[in-house]
Amino acid sequence: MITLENLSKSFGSTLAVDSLSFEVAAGKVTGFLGPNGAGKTTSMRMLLGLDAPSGGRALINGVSYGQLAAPLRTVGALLEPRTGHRGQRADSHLCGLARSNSIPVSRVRAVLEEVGLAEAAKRRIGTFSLGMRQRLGIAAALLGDPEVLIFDEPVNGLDADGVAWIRGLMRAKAASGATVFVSSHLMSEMQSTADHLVVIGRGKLLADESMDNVLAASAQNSVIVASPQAGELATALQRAGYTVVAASEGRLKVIGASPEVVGGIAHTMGVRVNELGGRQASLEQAYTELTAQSLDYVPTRIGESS
Ligand SMILES: Nc1ncnc2c1ncn2[C@@H]1O[C@H](COP(=O)(O)OP(=O)(O)OP(=O)(O)O)[C@@H](O)[C@H]1O
Repeated sequence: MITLENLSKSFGSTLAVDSLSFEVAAGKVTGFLGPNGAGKTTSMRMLLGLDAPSGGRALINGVSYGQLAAPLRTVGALLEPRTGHRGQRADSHLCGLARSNSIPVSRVRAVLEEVGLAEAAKRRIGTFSLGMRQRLGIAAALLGDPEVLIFDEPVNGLDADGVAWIRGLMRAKAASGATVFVSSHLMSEMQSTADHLVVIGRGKLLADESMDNVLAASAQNSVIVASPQAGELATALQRAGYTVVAASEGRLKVIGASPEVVGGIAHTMGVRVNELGGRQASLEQAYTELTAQSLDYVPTRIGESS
């Protein structure tokens, strides 16, 4: 489990992370979303002991990274695609990491196979493609068979196969009980990967909700309804406060409503309904609404109200 307690970070006069508090539960993939400069990488770096908090605490299984007895056995992270020296062979790089973290060297072969790099084990890292380097970074993260995984933009620059592979890996790790915390700007990918979302903007928490709740809260959810008395129904729906627009083939699109509400109003009026169906907003739409106030990020200056 990951816990942030009033976590803050300032760089000079820039408040990058502003009193963030949330928990990331085990057994789920939790997506970490926010516009550029929102503070995602900085938060992850503090979790991994790479940046010191200006205030608050970042904990993994209840302790700070520095207090973990065997860090790689508890948490595996992918923060940058670069890993190891260009002239080093992939297996030597991982063997070095294993030895310095008291991890059996037999794990090297296992993780190279798990990430699909077994045949490239003896190749120099400098000859790897971006996708292979990303897989090697993930192999390093998996080396200690950790129960917590932290991935910052793991699908950046990957082709469709690589993206699908990382999605499958994260889903499988969460299904086997791991805590998986992943940032991404690719909303459609996140929608098919994450169970839960933490959304931040300008260093502050905007949402900490299940994927289902985030999607259900979108004002872009709508209902398509067909009725021989469409005009009458539209007037009643507008009176009830809904926006009604014309959809294809004489249907109505009722924005922000549920099928139950539209069906209920039609029933009360005694209006016949031939078709009634909900259209769920995409994560892209829900996310855009959530972060509308946080775009065009201008760092908060300490002492200013945001
Ligand atoms: N080492 C640093 N020195 C000064 N400012 C920094 C440093 N690291 C981050 N920042 C600033 O802190 C803010 C948050 O940056 P961060 O990289 O954490 O955001 P992010 O959400 O990961 O953004 P992106 O989606 O673009 O990767 C930005 O204003 C950034 O410029």
